[in-house]
Amino acid sequence: MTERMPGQGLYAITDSQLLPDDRIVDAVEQALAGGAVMVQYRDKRPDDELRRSIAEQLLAACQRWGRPLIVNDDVALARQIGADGVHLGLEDSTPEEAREQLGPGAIIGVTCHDDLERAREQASGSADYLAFGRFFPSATKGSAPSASADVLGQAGALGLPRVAIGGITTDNAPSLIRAGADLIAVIHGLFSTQDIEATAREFTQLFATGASS
Ligand SMILES: Cc1ncc(COP(=O)(O)OP(=O)(O)O)c(N)n1
Ligand SMILES: Cc1ncsc1CCOP(=O)(O)O
Ligand SMILES: [Mg+2]
Repeated sequence: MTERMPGQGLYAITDSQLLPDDRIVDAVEQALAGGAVMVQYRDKRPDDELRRSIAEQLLAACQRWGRPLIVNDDVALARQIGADGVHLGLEDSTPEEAREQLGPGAIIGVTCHDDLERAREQASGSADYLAFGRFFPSATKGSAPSASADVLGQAGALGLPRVAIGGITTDNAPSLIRAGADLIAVIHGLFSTQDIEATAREFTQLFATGASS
């Protein structure tokens, strides 16, 4: 396993429709080269063997860059490959089950949408980061409940890293960073761009400049 949770930066999330299997590792390498601090393997397809093979390749890429690989939804896959952690939504395993399976060193992220009460409960449980959103219309998951940027500031008192997700681009990310997001989680706004490395670098620089523009 790589080190624990990064403090701030770009959280790159893969998408099997956007990134064909023969391009996904290269695309993630580009994101890492541009400064992505954490990667999530998100793949809803039912082929366990294929998903395991891709996840192993992504883990190797993340290890080359010393960055954590998080597996979406699938605690068993995270455990099988020795990933750094798992991301869980309301319909997935509980963070407590994941902690039991993955151990004390694993990074466990939870979806909170716009729900500060859920965030408070999760912060006193097994979560290592709290994810809020979607903040903008999302090409990947338009059906995700929407959230207002205020929730990021309100969640600051909970003491865990706050992840913002949903329709984020280099243009709209600064408002979320100013509102308190520690990590910006992006699919389309990163992996559908012509130059993934340059886009990742732009996201990364927003943190260095305090998103002042
Ligand atoms: C960083 C991050 N935040 C939120 C999600 C969404 O998780 P979930 O609500 O379980 O939805 P799916 O991604 O499983 O469709 C996420 N994956 N990552
Ligand atoms: C998985 C998920 N959960 C809330 S929005 C979203 C999709 C994020 O993808 P994009 O960055 O393309 O909007
Ligand atoms: Mg999920």
